[in-house]
Amino acid sequence: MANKVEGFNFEQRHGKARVRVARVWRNKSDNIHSMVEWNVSISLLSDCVNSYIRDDNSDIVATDTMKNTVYVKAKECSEQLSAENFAILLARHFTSFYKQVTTAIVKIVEKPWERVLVNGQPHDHGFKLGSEKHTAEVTVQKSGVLKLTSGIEGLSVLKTTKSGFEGFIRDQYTALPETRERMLATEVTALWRYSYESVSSIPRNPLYFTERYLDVKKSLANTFFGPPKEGVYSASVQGTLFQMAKAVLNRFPDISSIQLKMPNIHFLPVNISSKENTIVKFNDDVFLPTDEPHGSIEASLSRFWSKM
Ligand SMILES: O=c1[nH]c(=O)c2[nH]c(=O)[nH]c2[nH]1
Repeated sequence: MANKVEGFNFEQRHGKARVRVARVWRNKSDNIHSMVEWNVSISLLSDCVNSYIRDDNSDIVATDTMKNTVYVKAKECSEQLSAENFAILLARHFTSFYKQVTTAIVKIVEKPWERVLVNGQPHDHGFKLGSEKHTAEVTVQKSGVLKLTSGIEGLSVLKTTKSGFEGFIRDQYTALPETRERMLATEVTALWRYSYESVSSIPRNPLYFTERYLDVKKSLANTFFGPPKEGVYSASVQGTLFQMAKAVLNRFPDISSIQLKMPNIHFLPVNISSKENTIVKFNDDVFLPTDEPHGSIEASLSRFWSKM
């Protein structure tokens, strides 16, 4: 929210961050439970400049009220829905309920609770924590104009072969040997934008974006790994990142752009020798796993004419 104030440009927003909520749905007919755990952050662009400059709070939606609204709306959701749909529902509430609010930005990080298998059978009410997280962020304007992005955080993947790095610049600072055989490991952060531009145009199925998330994740992982037996050769993290981004845009017509961050997490060859003899000679078998330093490789790919 931008204003001219006392001869300055002034921009402000306020909200509540990290509101944690879990919602359980109990299916009456078969007694199978579903659940989600969400961490919700809300930010409102609203006309409340007087609170900043005149000690007049009469236009403020209290952030405590925003927090309560998360629980009220979670209670009202009698059917399971995606994090995206819950974010849109909240954002629409704030922009339609309060005349002062022109735009609402809602971000949700979903904790990866997954139904457990016991003796190979899906448990009716048992869940365990997975690893990577589903994120959703929506910006909704009073008019209904919408910007929707979803993402994955912390998708750790590794392959023990079918990766190399050759032909890079060599100069007096270069020590890295060229190789066609190395480990490749990364922790993928992905962020993609959907092409829906108004709240009225999003798909009706309340779990549509949950299914899309799972399909995008599968598409990213399958492209990273290649087929189960032969795999696929990676000439660089850069090349693999591009293939992964392209697979998503080629497969999902309602995704208009995708950003990928893929740190190159190094597994260093172990060679140990004393003055007299070799103690451990590296033969693509023993590695030193590292966290830092790591390569940092990121890129975004979008369709022509799309917004990021
Ligand atoms: O896939 C890679 N990309 C790089 O840019 C790079 N740089 C480096 O030292 N190793 C690698 N590997």
